[in-house]
Amino acid sequence: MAPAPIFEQPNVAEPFNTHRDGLALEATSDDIDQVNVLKAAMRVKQGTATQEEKDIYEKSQFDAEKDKTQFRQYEDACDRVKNFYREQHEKQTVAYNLKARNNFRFKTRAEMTIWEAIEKLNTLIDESDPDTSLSQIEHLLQSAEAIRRDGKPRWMQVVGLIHDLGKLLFFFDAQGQWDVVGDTFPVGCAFDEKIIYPGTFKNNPDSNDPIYSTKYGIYTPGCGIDNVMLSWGHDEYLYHLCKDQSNLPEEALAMIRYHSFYPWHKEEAYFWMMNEKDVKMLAAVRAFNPYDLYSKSDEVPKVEELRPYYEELLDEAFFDHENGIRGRDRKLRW
Ligand SMILES: O[C@H]1[C@H](O)[C@@H](O)[C@H](O)[C@@H](O)[C@H]1O
Ligand SMILES: [Fe+2]
Ligand SMILES: [Fe+2]
Repeated sequence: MAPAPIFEQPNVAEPFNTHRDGLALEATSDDIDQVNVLKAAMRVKQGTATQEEKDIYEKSQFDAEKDKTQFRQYEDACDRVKNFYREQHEKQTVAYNLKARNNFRFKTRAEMTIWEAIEKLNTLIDESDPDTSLSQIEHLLQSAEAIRRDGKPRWMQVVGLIHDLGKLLFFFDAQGQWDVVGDTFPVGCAFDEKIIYPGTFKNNPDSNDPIYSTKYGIYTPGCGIDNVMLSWGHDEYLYHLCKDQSNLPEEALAMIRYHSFYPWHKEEAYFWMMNEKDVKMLAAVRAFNPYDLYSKSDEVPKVEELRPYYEELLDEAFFDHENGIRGRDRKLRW
């Protein structure tokens, strides 16, 4: 029997490809290997691994491809980046996060289509990013184009196109860039040494809190990353918007929500939080990451030439079933 479609197919010429690559509905053997490695890593770090899982994990460490070192060189980064993280690491507290989430829920800041959002975002220069000299629109299109070039599914191309649109927060009610951009990390438990510039957390009031400063803090091991409060910013904001207003599948939502959570998806910190679902979501987030990072050096995309292609993808991803409005025309609530 054919697998069920990921989401209802809107009435457009070519439906979204339901094959999820690396995350297949009908998983390939590579997908299964990848998930097994991540599952083994989780169990090793949680101290519950069998001997077989320990062996799988060790082998994977040995096989791991060398990092592409020209990106994310924070030690050599300019003062702009260092100052950004010092401020962010001092100000992202549990109290602030509760307030930001509350504020988000009860407000619509603007009504805009995706393309209007892309154009509006373009004036932002991201203070946390040591790598890109491109504008935001160019970065979004570059990521999407790299995903498309590799023949990945249409919904993943959409993720490439929109994944940083949450940075629009900066133009609404952000307090600066520190609550919009940069890598994310959990609040409510101890800050891990694997976060970049870990020394800068010492002036965060939560570092002296008797509960928040403990390893597990307000969480329990295996609670699942969906139940953890990550520092507030563009990932979390856009995730909620897409969860409520798009037809994107679960893996797409995870890519959006966790793409900046490098301490987890790259450094393998906080594995104690993971549950079974997170193993699959981690595979998805890792499948997306190279397109976010390593496409930053590709050639500059021609925006107006590419627009018609992506508008068709948006028609599906944001098709408004209730009112029969094409995704490209839909005024989303931001
Ligand atoms: O500086 C970058 C940038 O802000 C990205 O949009 C974010 O996803 C990364 O995690 C961060 O390191
Ligand atoms: Fe981002
Ligand atoms: Fe990005």
